[in-house]
Amino acid sequence: MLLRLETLTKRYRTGDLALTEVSLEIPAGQIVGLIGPSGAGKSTLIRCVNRLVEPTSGRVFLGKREITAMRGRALRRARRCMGMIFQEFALVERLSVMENVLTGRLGYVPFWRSFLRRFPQTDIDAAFALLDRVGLIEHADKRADALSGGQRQRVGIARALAQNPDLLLVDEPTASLDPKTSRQIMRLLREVCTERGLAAIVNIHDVALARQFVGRIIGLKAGRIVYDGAPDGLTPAILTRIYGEEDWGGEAHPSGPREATAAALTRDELVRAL
Ligand SMILES: Nc1ncnc2c1ncn2[C@@H]1O[C@H](COP(=O)(O)OP(=O)(O)OP(=O)(O)O)[C@@H](O)[C@H]1O
Repeated sequence: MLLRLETLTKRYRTGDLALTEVSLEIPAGQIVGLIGPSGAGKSTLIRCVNRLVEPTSGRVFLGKREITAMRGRALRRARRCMGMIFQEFALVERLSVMENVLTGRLGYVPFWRSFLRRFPQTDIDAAFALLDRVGLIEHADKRADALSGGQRQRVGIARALAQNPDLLLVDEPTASLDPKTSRQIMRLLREVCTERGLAAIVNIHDVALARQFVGRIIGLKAGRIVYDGAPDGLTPAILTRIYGEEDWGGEAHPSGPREATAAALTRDELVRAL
Protein backbone atom coordinates (compact mmCIF):
# COMPACT_ATOMS: atom_id res chain seq x y z
CA MET A 1 0.00 0.00 0.00
CA LEU A 2 1.42 3.40 -0.92
CA LEU A 3 -0.51 5.57 1.54
CA ARG A 4 -2.27 4.56 4.71
CA LEU A 5 -4.17 6.83 7.08
CA GLU A 6 -5.05 5.35 10.46
CA THR A 7 -7.80 7.01 12.51
CA LEU A 8 -6.65 10.48 11.57
CA THR A 9 -8.25 13.22 13.64
CA LYS A 10 -7.73 16.96 13.41
CA ARG A 11 -9.07 19.50 15.83
CA TYR A 12 -7.91 23.08 15.14
CA ARG A 13 -6.99 25.32 18.03
CA THR A 14 -10.24 27.18 17.44
CA GLY A 15 -12.05 23.99 18.48
CA ASP A 16 -13.20 23.08 14.95
CA LEU A 17 -13.20 19.32 14.54
CA ALA A 18 -12.17 19.03 10.88
CA LEU A 19 -11.46 15.26 10.68
CA THR A 20 -12.72 12.45 12.90
CA GLU A 21 -10.93 9.10 12.82
CA VAL A 22 -10.43 8.96 9.07
CA SER A 23 -8.85 5.71 7.90
CA LEU A 24 -8.09 4.84 4.29
CA GLU A 25 -5.55 3.12 2.08
CA ILE A 26 -4.43 4.11 -1.40
CA PRO A 27 -2.40 1.72 -3.57
CA ALA A 28 0.34 2.94 -5.90
CA GLY A 29 -1.00 4.40 -9.12
CA GLN A 30 -4.57 5.01 -7.94
CA ILE A 31 -6.28 8.38 -8.43
CA VAL A 32 -8.79 9.24 -5.74
CA GLY A 33 -11.26 12.11 -5.95
CA LEU A 34 -12.11 13.65 -2.60
CA ILE A 35 -15.55 15.27 -2.61
CA GLY A 36 -17.79 16.83 -0.02
CA PRO A 37 -19.43 20.10 0.95
CA SER A 38 -17.52 23.18 2.01
CA GLY A 39 -15.98 22.63 5.42
CA ALA A 40 -16.14 18.82 5.16
CA GLY A 41 -12.40 18.58 5.79
CA LYS A 42 -11.03 17.94 2.29
CA SER A 43 -8.20 20.48 2.42
CA THR A 44 -7.39 19.49 5.98
CA LEU A 45 -7.10 15.84 4.97
CA ILE A 46 -4.75 16.58 2.08
CA ARG A 47 -2.60 18.80 4.28
CA CYS A 48 -2.42 16.29 7.12
CA VAL A 49 -0.90 13.75 4.72
CA ASN A 50 2.26 15.83 4.28
CA ARG A 51 1.84 17.55 7.65
CA LEU A 52 1.40 21.06 6.38
CA VAL A 53 -1.38 20.71 8.94
CA GLU A 54 -0.42 18.75 12.06
CA PRO A 55 -2.89 15.96 12.82
CA THR A 56 -4.20 15.90 16.39
CA SER A 57 -4.08 12.10 16.52
CA GLY A 58 -3.83 9.12 14.21
CA ARG A 59 -1.05 8.02 11.91
CA VAL A 60 0.02 8.53 8.30
CA PHE A 61 2.22 6.00 6.49
CA LEU A 62 3.83 6.46 3.10
CA GLY A 63 4.90 2.97 2.17
CA LYS A 64 6.53 1.63 5.32
CA ARG A 65 7.55 5.04 6.61
CA GLU A 66 5.46 6.70 9.27
CA ILE A 67 5.16 10.35 8.25
CA THR A 68 3.57 11.29 11.57
CA ALA A 69 6.64 10.07 13.47
CA MET A 70 9.14 12.16 11.48
CA ARG A 71 10.77 15.47 12.18
CA GLY A 72 13.34 17.77 10.64
CA ARG A 73 15.38 16.42 7.80
CA ALA A 74 13.59 13.06 7.63
CA LEU A 75 10.25 14.84 7.22
CA ARG A 76 11.66 17.15 4.54
CA ARG A 77 13.01 14.14 2.68
CA ALA A 78 9.67 12.33 2.89
CA ARG A 79 7.85 15.43 1.66
CA ARG A 80 9.82 15.28 -1.58
CA CYS A 81 7.87 12.13 -2.36
CA MET A 82 4.59 14.05 -2.16
CA GLY A 83 4.07 16.69 -4.83
CA MET A 84 1.46 19.34 -4.12
CA ILE A 85 -0.67 21.11 -6.69
CA PHE A 86 -2.77 24.04 -5.53
CA GLN A 87 -5.97 25.77 -6.56
CA GLU A 88 -4.30 29.13 -7.03
CA PHE A 89 -1.23 27.60 -8.67
CA ALA A 90 1.09 29.23 -6.11
CA LEU A 91 3.73 30.13 -8.69
CA VAL A 92 6.43 32.70 -8.13
CA GLU A 93 5.09 35.42 -10.42
CA ARG A 94 8.32 37.20 -11.23
CA LEU A 95 10.22 34.00 -12.04
CA SER A 96 10.19 32.35 -15.45
CA VAL A 97 8.17 29.25 -16.20
CA MET A 98 11.40 27.24 -16.25
CA GLU A 99 12.55 28.60 -12.88
CA ASN A 100 9.17 27.79 -11.38
CA VAL A 101 9.47 24.19 -12.52
CA LEU A 102 12.99 24.03 -11.09
CA THR A 103 11.72 25.13 -7.68
CA GLY A 104 10.31 21.60 -7.53
CA ARG A 105 13.93 20.46 -7.16
CA LEU A 106 14.68 22.69 -4.18
CA GLY A 107 14.24 19.81 -1.76
CA TYR A 108 17.15 18.06 -3.50
CA VAL A 109 19.80 20.73 -4.05
CA PRO A 110 22.14 22.10 -1.37
CA PHE A 111 21.10 25.40 0.16
CA TRP A 112 23.82 27.50 -1.52
CA ARG A 113 22.76 26.24 -4.92
CA SER A 114 19.11 26.96 -4.28
CA PHE A 115 20.06 30.41 -2.98
CA LEU A 116 21.91 31.19 -6.19
CA ARG A 117 19.31 29.27 -8.15
CA ARG A 118 22.05 27.15 -9.68
CA PHE A 119 20.65 23.79 -10.56
CA PRO A 120 22.51 20.74 -11.91
CA GLN A 121 22.28 20.27 -15.68
CA THR A 122 20.37 17.01 -15.18
CA ASP A 123 17.65 18.93 -13.31
CA ILE A 124 17.49 21.51 -16.09
CA ASP A 125 17.22 18.83 -18.77
CA ALA A 126 14.50 17.07 -16.79
CA ALA A 127 12.60 20.34 -16.36
CA PHE A 128 12.69 20.94 -20.13
CA ALA A 129 11.34 17.45 -20.70
CA LEU A 130 8.53 18.13 -18.23
CA LEU A 131 7.66 21.44 -19.87
CA ASP A 132 7.52 19.62 -23.16
CA ARG A 133 5.24 16.98 -21.62
CA VAL A 134 2.75 19.56 -20.31
CA GLY A 135 2.81 21.46 -23.62
CA LEU A 136 4.65 24.58 -22.47
CA ILE A 137 8.10 24.23 -23.98
CA GLU A 138 7.78 27.41 -26.04
CA HIS A 139 6.82 29.35 -22.91
CA ALA A 140 9.83 28.26 -20.85
CA ASP A 141 11.33 31.75 -20.63
CA LYS A 142 8.14 33.69 -20.06
CA ARG A 143 7.36 35.11 -16.67
CA ALA A 144 4.77 33.08 -14.82
CA ASP A 145 2.45 36.07 -14.57
CA ALA A 146 2.23 36.24 -18.37
CA LEU A 147 0.41 32.89 -18.63
CA SER A 148 -3.27 31.99 -18.67
CA GLY A 149 -4.87 30.10 -15.78
CA GLY A 150 -4.71 26.75 -17.57
CA GLN A 151 -1.08 27.29 -18.52
CA ARG A 152 -0.24 28.27 -14.95
CA GLN A 153 -1.78 25.07 -13.66
CA ARG A 154 0.33 23.12 -16.17
CA VAL A 155 3.40 24.78 -14.66
CA GLY A 156 2.10 23.72 -11.24
CA ILE A 157 1.83 20.14 -12.45
CA ALA A 158 5.32 20.20 -14.03
CA ARG A 159 6.76 21.65 -10.80
CA ALA A 160 5.17 18.90 -8.70
CA LEU A 161 6.48 16.24 -11.12
CA ALA A 162 9.99 17.73 -10.96
CA GLN A 163 10.09 16.48 -7.37
CA ASN A 164 9.86 12.90 -8.66
CA PRO A 165 7.01 12.15 -6.26
CA ASP A 166 5.19 8.88 -5.60
CA LEU A 167 2.04 10.70 -4.62
CA LEU A 168 0.35 13.91 -5.78
CA LEU A 169 -1.74 15.93 -3.34
CA VAL A 170 -3.98 18.08 -5.47
CA ASP A 171 -6.14 20.78 -3.90
CA GLU A 172 -8.99 21.96 -6.12
CA PRO A 173 -6.87 22.13 -9.28
CA THR A 174 -9.65 23.49 -11.45
CA ALA A 175 -11.45 25.85 -9.06
CA SER A 176 -10.51 28.97 -10.99
CA LEU A 177 -10.62 27.51 -14.51
CA ASP A 178 -13.36 27.37 -17.13
CA PRO A 179 -15.03 24.01 -17.84
CA LYS A 180 -13.03 23.13 -20.95
CA THR A 181 -9.69 24.03 -19.38
CA SER A 182 -10.73 22.13 -16.25
CA ARG A 183 -11.26 18.98 -18.30
CA GLN A 184 -7.90 19.45 -20.01
CA ILE A 185 -6.14 19.79 -16.66
CA MET A 186 -7.89 16.72 -15.22
CA ARG A 187 -7.00 14.74 -18.33
CA LEU A 188 -3.36 15.80 -18.06
CA LEU A 189 -3.27 14.85 -14.38
CA ARG A 190 -4.70 11.44 -15.13
CA GLU A 191 -2.25 10.89 -18.00
CA VAL A 192 0.86 11.83 -16.04
CA CYS A 193 -0.25 9.65 -13.12
CA THR A 194 -0.71 6.70 -15.47
CA GLU A 195 2.60 7.30 -17.25
CA ARG A 196 4.56 7.47 -14.01
CA GLY A 197 2.53 5.11 -11.84
CA LEU A 198 1.69 7.94 -9.45
CA ALA A 199 -1.10 7.88 -6.92
CA ALA A 200 -3.07 11.08 -6.37
CA ILE A 201 -5.63 12.51 -4.01
CA VAL A 202 -7.58 15.20 -5.83
CA ASN A 203 -9.76 17.44 -3.70
CA ILE A 204 -12.44 18.51 -6.13
CA HIS A 205 -15.72 20.41 -5.85
CA ASP A 206 -17.06 19.42 -9.24
CA VAL A 207 -18.59 15.96 -8.84
CA ALA A 208 -19.29 15.49 -12.55
CA LEU A 209 -15.63 16.22 -13.33
CA ALA A 210 -14.47 13.86 -10.60
CA ARG A 211 -16.67 11.06 -11.94
CA GLN A 212 -15.24 11.54 -15.38
CA PHE A 213 -11.57 11.40 -14.44
CA VAL A 214 -10.95 9.39 -11.27
CA GLY A 215 -11.24 5.68 -10.51
CA ARG A 216 -12.33 5.99 -6.90
CA ILE A 217 -14.29 8.59 -5.00
CA ILE A 218 -14.21 9.31 -1.29
CA GLY A 219 -17.04 11.43 0.05
CA LEU A 220 -16.39 13.39 3.23
CA LYS A 221 -19.05 14.95 5.37
CA ALA A 222 -18.31 16.86 8.56
CA GLY A 223 -14.90 15.25 8.81
CA ARG A 224 -15.99 11.63 8.32
CA ILE A 225 -15.90 9.32 5.31
CA VAL A 226 -19.48 8.65 4.21
CA TYR A 227 -18.70 7.12 0.81
CA ASP A 228 -15.72 5.23 -0.57
CA GLY A 229 -16.17 3.47 -3.87
CA ALA A 230 -16.50 3.61 -7.60
CA PRO A 231 -17.75 6.80 -9.31
CA ASP A 232 -20.72 4.82 -10.63
CA GLY A 233 -21.89 4.13 -7.10
CA LEU A 234 -22.64 7.80 -6.48
CA THR A 235 -26.40 7.52 -6.61
CA PRO A 236 -28.70 10.45 -5.82
CA ALA A 237 -29.28 8.90 -2.37
CA ILE A 238 -25.54 8.84 -1.66
CA LEU A 239 -25.09 12.37 -2.95
CA THR A 240 -27.83 13.41 -0.54
CA ARG A 241 -25.97 11.67 2.27
CA ILE A 242 -22.80 13.58 1.37
CA TYR A 243 -24.26 16.97 0.55
CA GLY A 244 -27.56 16.97 2.45
CA GLU A 245 -31.01 17.92 1.21
CA GLU A 246 -30.33 21.62 1.08
CA ASP A 247 -28.01 23.44 -1.26
CA TRP A 248 -24.56 22.05 -0.75
CA GLY A 249 -22.90 25.13 0.67
CA GLY A 250 -23.05 23.45 4.07
CA GLU A 251 -23.39 25.06 7.47
CA ALA A 252 -19.69 25.19 8.16
CA HIS A 253 -19.00 28.35 6.17
CA PRO A 254 -22.33 30.19 5.94
CA SER A 255 -20.81 33.06 3.97
CA GLY A 256 -17.19 32.05 3.40
CA PRO A 257 -15.63 32.98 0.07
CA ARG A 258 -14.56 29.39 -0.53
CA GLU A 259 -18.08 28.15 -1.06
CA ALA A 260 -18.68 30.31 -4.11
CA THR A 261 -18.04 27.54 -6.62
CA ALA A 262 -19.97 24.90 -4.72
CA ALA A 263 -22.93 26.84 -3.44
CA ALA A 264 -23.94 27.95 -6.91
CA LEU A 265 -25.43 24.48 -7.57
CA THR A 266 -28.20 22.86 -5.58
CA ARG A 267 -28.13 19.12 -5.03
CA ASP A 268 -30.95 18.64 -7.53
CA GLU A 269 -29.05 20.58 -10.17
CA LEU A 270 -26.05 18.43 -9.44
CA VAL A 271 -27.99 15.20 -9.79
CA ARG A 272 -29.38 16.44 -13.09
CA ALA A 273 -25.90 17.38 -14.29
CA LEU A 274 -24.60 13.85 -13.83
N1 LIG B 1 -6.66 27.05 9.86
C1 LIG B 1 -7.83 26.70 10.42
N2 LIG B 1 -8.15 27.08 11.67
C2 LIG B 1 -9.31 26.73 12.25
N3 LIG B 1 -10.27 26.01 11.64
C3 LIG B 1 -10.02 25.63 10.37
C4 LIG B 1 -8.80 25.95 9.69
N4 LIG B 1 -8.84 25.43 8.44
C5 LIG B 1 -10.03 24.80 8.35
N5 LIG B 1 -10.74 24.92 9.50
C6 LIG B 1 -12.06 24.34 9.79
O1 LIG B 1 -11.99 22.94 9.61
C7 LIG B 1 -13.14 22.46 8.94
C8 LIG B 1 -12.74 21.79 7.63
O2 LIG B 1 -12.18 22.75 6.74
P1 LIG B 1 -11.49 22.38 5.35
O3 LIG B 1 -10.97 23.65 4.77
O4 LIG B 1 -10.56 21.26 5.56
O5 LIG B 1 -12.75 21.87 4.52
P2 LIG B 1 -12.92 21.70 2.95
O6 LIG B 1 -13.78 20.50 2.77
O7 LIG B 1 -11.60 21.72 2.29
O8 LIG B 1 -13.74 23.00 2.57
P3 LIG B 1 -13.69 23.86 1.22
O9 LIG B 1 -14.27 22.96 0.18
O10 LIG B 1 -14.57 25.01 1.54
O11 LIG B 1 -12.27 24.21 0.97
C9 LIG B 1 -14.07 23.66 8.77
O12 LIG B 1 -14.96 23.70 9.87
C10 LIG B 1 -13.10 24.83 8.82
O13 LIG B 1 -13.74 25.98 9.28
